[in-house]
Amino acid sequence: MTQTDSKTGIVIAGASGRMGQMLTAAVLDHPALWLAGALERPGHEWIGRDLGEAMGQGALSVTVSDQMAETLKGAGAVIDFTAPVGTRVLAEAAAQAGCAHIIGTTGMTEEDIAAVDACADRAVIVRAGNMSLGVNLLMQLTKQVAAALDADFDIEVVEAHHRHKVDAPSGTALMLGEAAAEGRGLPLADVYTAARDGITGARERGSIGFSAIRGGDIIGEHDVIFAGEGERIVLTHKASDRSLFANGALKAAIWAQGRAPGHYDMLDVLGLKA
Ligand SMILES: NC(=O)C1=CN([C@@H]2O[C@H](COP(=O)(O)OP(=O)(O)OC[C@H]3O[C@@H](n4cnc5c(N)ncnc54)[C@H](OP(=O)(O)O)[C@@H]3O)[C@@H](O)[C@H]2O)C=CC1
Ligand SMILES: O=C(O)C1=N[C@H](C(=O)O)C[C@H](O)C1
Repeated sequence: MTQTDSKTGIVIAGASGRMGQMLTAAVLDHPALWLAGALERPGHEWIGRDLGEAMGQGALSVTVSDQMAETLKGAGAVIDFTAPVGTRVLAEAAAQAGCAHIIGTTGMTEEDIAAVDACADRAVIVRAGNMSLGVNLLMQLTKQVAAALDADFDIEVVEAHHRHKVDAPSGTALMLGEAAAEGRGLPLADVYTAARDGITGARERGSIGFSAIRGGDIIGEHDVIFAGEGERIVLTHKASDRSLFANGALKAAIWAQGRAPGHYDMLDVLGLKA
């Protein structure tokens, strides 16, 4: 499929996924974007099929492919909400194609992130565990509250997601934990406390705890709790529609056009960097 006007071509990776299908719909609706391609991993049953038909809609004249280099050629950005292994491979392909890489994938290890970062000298990479405006604002609020309160206030991050989610804590919970730790002037790794079970002993002063709930169709809910003696502050975000993540990703893809190579996040895109 080709487009001759000034619209930006977008390739969707993981096109059959919950977010992949949401992103496809959002690109098709966007006046400044066109759907340049769709990727799935080798062996996926959608490979070779028309994307629209595979989605159970009318034909879109976009064939789902596993050929990254060919699919990315001429595209402005690839939007990638897949899995860490796929994201690592795609980062190299996007850098080679000169195409921006918008990454929503969570569950990435430090090694995965380093591998992706190694491509940021040649490509614009925007990576965020949550692409919504609300969560990115909540990060700033979390940092501010954590900086204002001392360790008499215990910080706990609680998240809830649908039964299909494979990683915990969520990417968003980790972003919020990072923001809280930054507010306290500490690396998160020094204060991170994973989900508790059994005789854990009393809570360690200054630690940041994480708990995850999985069930049903919960799209994504996050609380940052600051629990003191006699009072408690709770900062909350509830997502009620996945389109807010897709719209954030599209905003990032447009923002990335013409940018210098580097690793950016949604605070850069939304102009929220302090
Ligand atoms: N940053 C944000 O704002 C948000 C991030 N997410 C994150 O996005 C990711 C996807 O979520 P969701 O759409 O719900 O998940 P789905 O499982 O519905 O979709 C994932 C897609 O990626 C594909 N995929 C899986 N592994 C690989 C691989 N190794 N290489 C290439 N493609 C692969 C899957 O294909 P197959 O069917 O073959 O497995 C599927 O098409 C998760 O990490 C999630 O946490 C989700 C929402 C918002
Ligand atoms: O897997 C999901 O669904 C979501 N994942 C992201 C995360 O890990 O925080 C963002 C959102 O909460 C939905």
